[in-house]
Amino acid sequence: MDSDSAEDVQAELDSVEAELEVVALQIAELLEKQASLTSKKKQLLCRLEEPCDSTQPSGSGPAMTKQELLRYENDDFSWSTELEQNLKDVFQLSKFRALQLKAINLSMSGKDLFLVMPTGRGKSLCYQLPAVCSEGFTLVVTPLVSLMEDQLMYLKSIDVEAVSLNASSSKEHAKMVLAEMTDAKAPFKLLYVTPEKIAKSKLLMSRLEKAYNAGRLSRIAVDEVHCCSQWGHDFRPDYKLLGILKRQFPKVPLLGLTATATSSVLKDCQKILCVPEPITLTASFNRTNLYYEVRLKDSISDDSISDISALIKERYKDQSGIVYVFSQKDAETVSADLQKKGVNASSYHANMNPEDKSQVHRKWATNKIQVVVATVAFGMGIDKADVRFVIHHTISKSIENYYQESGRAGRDDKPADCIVYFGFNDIFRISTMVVMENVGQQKLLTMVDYCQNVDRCRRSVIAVHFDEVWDDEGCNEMCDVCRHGNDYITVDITQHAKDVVQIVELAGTLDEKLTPLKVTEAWMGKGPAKRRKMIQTTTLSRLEVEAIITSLLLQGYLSEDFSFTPYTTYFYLKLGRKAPLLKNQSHSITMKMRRTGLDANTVSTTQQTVKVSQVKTKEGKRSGDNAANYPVTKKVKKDL
Ligand SMILES: Nc1ncnc2c1ncn2[C@H]1C[C@H](O)[C@@H](COP(=O)(O)OP(=O)(O)OP(=O)(O)O)O1
Ligand SMILES: [Mg+2]
Ligand SMILES: [Zn+2]
Repeated sequence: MDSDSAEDVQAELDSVEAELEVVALQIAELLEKQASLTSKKKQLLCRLEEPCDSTQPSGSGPAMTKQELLRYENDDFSWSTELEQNLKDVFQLSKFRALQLKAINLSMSGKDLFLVMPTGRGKSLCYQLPAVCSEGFTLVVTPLVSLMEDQLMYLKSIDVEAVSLNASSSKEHAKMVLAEMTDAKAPFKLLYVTPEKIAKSKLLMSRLEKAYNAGRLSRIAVDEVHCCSQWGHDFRPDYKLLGILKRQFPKVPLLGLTATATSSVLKDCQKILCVPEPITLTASFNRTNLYYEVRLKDSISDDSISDISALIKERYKDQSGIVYVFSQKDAETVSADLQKKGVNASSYHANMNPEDKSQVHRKWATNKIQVVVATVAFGMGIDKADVRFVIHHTISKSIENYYQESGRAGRDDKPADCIVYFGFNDIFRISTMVVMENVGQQKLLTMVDYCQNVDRCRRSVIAVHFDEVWDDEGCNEMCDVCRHGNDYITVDITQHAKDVVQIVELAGTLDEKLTPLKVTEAWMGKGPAKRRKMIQTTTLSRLEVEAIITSLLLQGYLSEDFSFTPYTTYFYLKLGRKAPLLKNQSHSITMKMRRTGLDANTVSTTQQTVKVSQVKTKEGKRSGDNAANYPVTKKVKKDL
């Protein structure tokens, strides 16, 4: 073989190898798709078998047929009259909400139960009412002392005796509680403890043992049960040790409660808590009274504060709400900025002293402050019924978090709004924060996907995370996509993707790392002249550029590349696992964008595929407001 032909063969070999690599990626992509379709098929089959009453139990319960479970919705149990009476007389409620009666009957029948119910729907009643109607007392494990205090205050106001044991209990108080646990005449019906107490106090465990033997431990409730699992979003190491309860007191029914657990998190909780065969009741996640909306935050001239203050002063005049922010510093600055614009706001974050925190909480609860500008520290246990808006100044770190935080709106079942401001730079601010968390990046991208999305009902994006099959008609135009957004086009961004990937690739060969901001600027032609000559720059607007880069990150053509120093974490972009697919001539990438504002001649159907560059040419140069062709509307009707 002469040297020329050896070179040819080598070149052909390289090309075949490159092609093989592409094929391998395509196979991986198809397998991924197959897995997702199989899972969807399974869900749909389940739905056919059990006509989708979303209040049907799901998960790994003992074999109990639908018929058997229906029985627990009845009111002909030996305790039914007493339940009904106490619901009205003690709790002053006229009727049960969905799933409450079923959960209570199951628990009263001695069944172990996981109850997944959206935040604010009334999970507490499902152990408080049985506690009042049972002999002895119910042990309630709660993650936060503040939650405990709120419940004790509430129970006191309705004359239900309850006590607590936590790190700040006095010695005398603890002694009294421990003594009363085995006293048949003891008045209390509920004993609240922190998981730390169960894990660390031998004395408490031995008193519980005595109470159990005396038949006084009637029920165990583990509130916020998802804290058991490190796959959940609020993992607490001490929850891992709660398996001791079911091992020591196997005959006592356990009730685990949570607003946000996926089925895999629940399986994990079941193992950790040593509950052999719990029944899982899942209420629909769908809060029909909440309107979901995403607004864009401009990364150059962020006017979200003006937008938020206008909303609060006009649409939400005299109404109560929360503005969630990213950091303690943001809580203070955003709160000060809103105050300057005449909004009655106060900040709230973990670093404030306890008196200040409870003062802000109290003033807000009594409507002396209209808005709390808070970090996620303003969280569990916030139970104000008439919150009319929850605005996120920065995206949450996951859909679960967003669902829980926004879910503090509209607990009185009246309409309320959940608005999130989505900014390109915020993605990376949060990314560097969650980098050390288990699947932190993956979860963040689910939130980004929620915001970037323009073609699916926002509820359907949330539904995926709660393993629900979603029918868009269930939204009733209570999200911005369903209300304004079905006028979208599918845009071919293949060439753009190639250009961006080339920029990142070039940086790699020059041993240079580019932040998302640098990639954006380079593509827009703002980098050094030398680089400009080597790459294809774009005339797209900044918002379009950011949307495309975000989409490439979500789709796996780009990925994150972290760099750690002792002081900070940097986020750079590198090529994603799908980048090699772009070498394949026939490979194309699309994304959905709004059609609003586009030249009507450019596209004739909502599903038609159009090249962004074509759209751009037709439209000519656009000025400041580019929202028209951007995936998320900023100019939303103010008349909601
Ligand atoms: N049947 C009912 N009818 C009317 N209001 C009810 C009923 N049951 C509960 N509530 C009210 C009482 C509370 O103010 C509110 C929220 O209840 P709560 O038990 O704190 O919610 P939760 O525990 O499900 O939410 P979270 O997940 O935030 O802890 O609902
Ligand atoms: Mg609760
Ligand atoms: Zn919708």
